[in-house]
Amino acid sequence: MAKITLEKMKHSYMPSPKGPQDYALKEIDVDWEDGGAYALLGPSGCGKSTLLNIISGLLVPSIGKVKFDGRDVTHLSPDQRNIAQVFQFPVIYDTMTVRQNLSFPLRNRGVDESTIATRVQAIAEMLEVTDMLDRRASGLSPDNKQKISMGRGLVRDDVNVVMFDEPLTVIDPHLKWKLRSKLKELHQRVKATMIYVTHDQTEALTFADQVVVMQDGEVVQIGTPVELFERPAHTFVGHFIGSPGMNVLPAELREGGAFFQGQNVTLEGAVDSAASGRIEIGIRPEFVSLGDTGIAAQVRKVADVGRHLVVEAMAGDHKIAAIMNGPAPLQGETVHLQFKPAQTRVYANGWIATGAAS
Ligand SMILES: Nc1ncnc2c1ncn2[C@@H]1O[C@H](COP(=O)(O)OP(=O)(O)OP(=O)(O)O)[C@@H](O)[C@H]1O
Repeated sequence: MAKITLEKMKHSYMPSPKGPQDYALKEIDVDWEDGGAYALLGPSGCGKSTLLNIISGLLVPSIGKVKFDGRDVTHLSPDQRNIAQVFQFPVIYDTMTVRQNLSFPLRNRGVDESTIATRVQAIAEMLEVTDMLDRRASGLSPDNKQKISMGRGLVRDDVNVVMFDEPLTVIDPHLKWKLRSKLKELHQRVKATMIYVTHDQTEALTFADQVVVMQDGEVVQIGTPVELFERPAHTFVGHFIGSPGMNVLPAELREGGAFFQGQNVTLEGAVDSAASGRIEIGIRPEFVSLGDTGIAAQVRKVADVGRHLVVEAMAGDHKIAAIMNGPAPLQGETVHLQFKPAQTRVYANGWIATGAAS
């Protein structure tokens, strides 16, 4: 396994790119530590596949370097990089048995038969497919075919990285959660460097120790699931992660404080003196509560989602979501919203601009 470094990397699909808008990947600098479980998360078109193809060697970046353990591999082919990939759709040989499919990547590298037998058995046990080993792959369900595809990606222990590209796309919704946690468990057992590409926050947050969030060709934050939830570095991360996402409200900076609709809002800490441009307050619905005083808002919707209520209220033209338990306010009722100060932050042009509470 290896540490993977993307150094000052940019990529454009255009022959002569002019400005940043012509780049599918704007300056990217990321270290993927040896043995880490990473998710690459972002909406469609943000550049995830481009990044993955650059790591795997299918694409050479316009600018910058890819390094495996410090060695420049930017111009090496996928074969020379020694990586494993699991794609959206199963890649297996229908005419072979499951055992032959799982053995294939090892046999191809000239591994001896007794090691093959041991590895295949171990992977089959981890994936709970031992009962299928001697069945022909053509007869398997799509879910099981994808499991075998994952097994083929994980069976070698000498690869630099295993990359998963939206691997649960074909999996039945009720089996998804099972495979998601299976993959996490597999990472803990095989300890390979893994990169899991997805646009689904639940998949990313379940699998990864570190989530790399991308937007519009840029990495906006790298952090643990808790860090991304608790302290989004950018309003995009706040929006994209969470259900519903973070409330982002227009604000004004005055007298060292932040004001929303003329009311002073207590923040987690001091606002950066350099903060300027578009000023917003970010507060997750989990940290908005009802009180006797606070921001007046009219309740528009109350949804009971089982574990809690999601209340949607309008403060003037601005929608504010609150997650709460307890008696539900009535639709149309005027309530007062309170923000938990330690979780209330200011963002300037999208980027966090308050110091963390000490
Ligand atoms: N072969 C290509 N030629 C030209 N432009 C491309 C090519 N592949 C991707 N792009 C563009 O590069 C940008 C990033 O696309 P990319 O496929 O990397 O995003 P993504 O996050 O993987 O999206 P998706 O989840 O939809 O695959 C998009 O604007 C896309 O239109």
